[in-house]
Amino acid sequence: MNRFRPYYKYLLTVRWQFGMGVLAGLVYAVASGAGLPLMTKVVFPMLFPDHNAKAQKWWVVMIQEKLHLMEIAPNQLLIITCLWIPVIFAIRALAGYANSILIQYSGLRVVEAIRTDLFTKLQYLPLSFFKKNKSGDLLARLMSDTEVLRQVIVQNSSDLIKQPATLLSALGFLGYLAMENRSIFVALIALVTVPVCVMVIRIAGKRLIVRARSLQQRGGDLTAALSESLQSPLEIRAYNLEGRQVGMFRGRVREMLRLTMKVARYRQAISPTIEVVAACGFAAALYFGANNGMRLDDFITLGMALYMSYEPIKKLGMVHSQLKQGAAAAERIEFILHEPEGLLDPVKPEAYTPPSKSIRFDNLSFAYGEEPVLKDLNLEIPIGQVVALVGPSGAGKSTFAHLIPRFYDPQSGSIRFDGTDIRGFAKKDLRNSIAVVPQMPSLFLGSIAENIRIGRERASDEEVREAARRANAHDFISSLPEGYETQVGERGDLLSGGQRQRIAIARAFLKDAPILILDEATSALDSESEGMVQQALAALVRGRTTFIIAHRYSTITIADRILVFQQGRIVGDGNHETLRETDPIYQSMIGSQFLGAGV
Ligand SMILES: Nc1ncnc2c1ncn2[C@@H]1O[C@H](COP(=O)(O)OP(=O)(O)OP(=O)(O)O)[C@@H](O)[C@H]1O
Repeated sequence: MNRFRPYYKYLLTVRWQFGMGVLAGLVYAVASGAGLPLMTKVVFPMLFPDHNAKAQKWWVVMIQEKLHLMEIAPNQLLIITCLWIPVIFAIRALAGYANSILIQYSGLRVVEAIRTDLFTKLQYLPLSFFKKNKSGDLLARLMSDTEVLRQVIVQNSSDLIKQPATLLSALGFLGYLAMENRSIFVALIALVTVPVCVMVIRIAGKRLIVRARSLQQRGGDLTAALSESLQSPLEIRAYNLEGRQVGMFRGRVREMLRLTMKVARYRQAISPTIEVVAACGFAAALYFGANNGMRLDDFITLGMALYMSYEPIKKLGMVHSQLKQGAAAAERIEFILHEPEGLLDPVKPEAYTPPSKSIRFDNLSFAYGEEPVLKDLNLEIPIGQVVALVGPSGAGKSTFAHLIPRFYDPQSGSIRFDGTDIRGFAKKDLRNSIAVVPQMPSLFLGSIAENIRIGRERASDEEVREAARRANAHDFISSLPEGYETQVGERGDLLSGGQRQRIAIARAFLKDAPILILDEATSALDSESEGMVQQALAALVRGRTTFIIAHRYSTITIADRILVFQQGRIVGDGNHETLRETDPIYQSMIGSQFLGAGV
């Protein structure tokens, strides 16, 4: 249980329900572990009194005398005595029900809180985390592993409190019986089997966690494979990969089945093993009890109390095995929960105002791993300048642009807005003043209007339309049957690349941020769409400090300044005309594939 200690804090929000659930479990336990055996001890001798006066229990005689004094007729006594049975069972049933429901509710609230924490954590983790980890694997951790936790809680909620408490109360009752009847020896014989049972549980549990870990891991791989398949339908068809994908999937499913059966074999072995061990203990108790002249009614009571101890041990064995599986899921969840956040905000952020003079890059170096990607860059960009970043693939253009909104922090050097290091500002303030139009803009589930409104949540319908107009998107949106209310698919696949880009540009118009980062699409758009995008971009950059990762010649023409990147360094800096005249690298670049065939 210590394994789950970090999660106890989640119980605080449901402490009342949990507390009541525990209480109900205790009532159930006392009713089962002591109430039922006590029932056989009290009810049976009353119903079937021993006519041999000597053998009559002293308290049966006493109760009978008292009832006689109270003038209760024998058939009334019979009714009262018989009622004991349904009353005890009713108390037990009600308490058991309340316990299961309340503990299950508390457990589910805990899983809900863990899921939300996980999701929240994922929203704040740095971009590098998502580059390092496959989205399918993260999805599996978020959904499947929390689902395993949920199932563990649902399936065990009714046993988690009730069974240990029943065991304790039955053991307590056994102790009392042993003392009263001096049959301690008989009870002890039966109880030696308890440690054997516990041993069985522990051994099975240890083997189980190893298998459960691999099972969960393979489950993650399976989800990753699934999401990969769903994300790449085009490549799968284009390269005839259908058979390969199906084969891979079949292999993974088979492996899951193999591991699931391994887990099941260990888990299902626990209960029968405990039953056999318990039966041996019971038989031994029977043998010694009979040999020592134990009476039938005493033995029934003892038998009932023994049964009430073995039953919880058996159930606890199952609970233990499930908790092991839960622990394996918890490990995978903690991989995300314990990931350091990185890119923290300063304790006392500087008051933010967008830069009014310049953005300066001082001795800036950056590496994702060992290999430096940007090397000691020094430059100053006056506010309002439109800067195109050009250079071969992998030269470091995107990385450079991504340092400005602090998607990453440099290892050395700094970026300064009017002299202030941007790490001194709160990330939220900084990012509020930067609009980013990525190469492949993501559209969120929802309508086109909602997707544009991401730029500014409170924008009116008219402002959304105006932004779309400026982005050259209004006409195509209006021509759709449902216009701005058209629902876009998960990745916006219902829209063409150029249309998606224009929606992203409309978002940026709406955001109206003074700094702009544009990553131009490398893929070719049809010429009409391309013209529209170019026009929209030209309008968008006006009056904003802009960094465009440019892949097209036409884009360079709207830039005031061009930075030529090569292997993490800036090897050319100037306007188009000057560079074309003086910079051989730039000259070879505009003649080559990098900027398309627009020269
Ligand atoms: N998340 C990452 N982890 C490790 N290395 C990375 C990561 N992102 C980029 N790189 C590496 O950093 C270098 C620069 O990449 P970057 O994306 O900045 O280049 P780029 O000039 O924008 O290229 P492109 O025009 O193809 O987008 C490349 O060698 C790339 O492999």
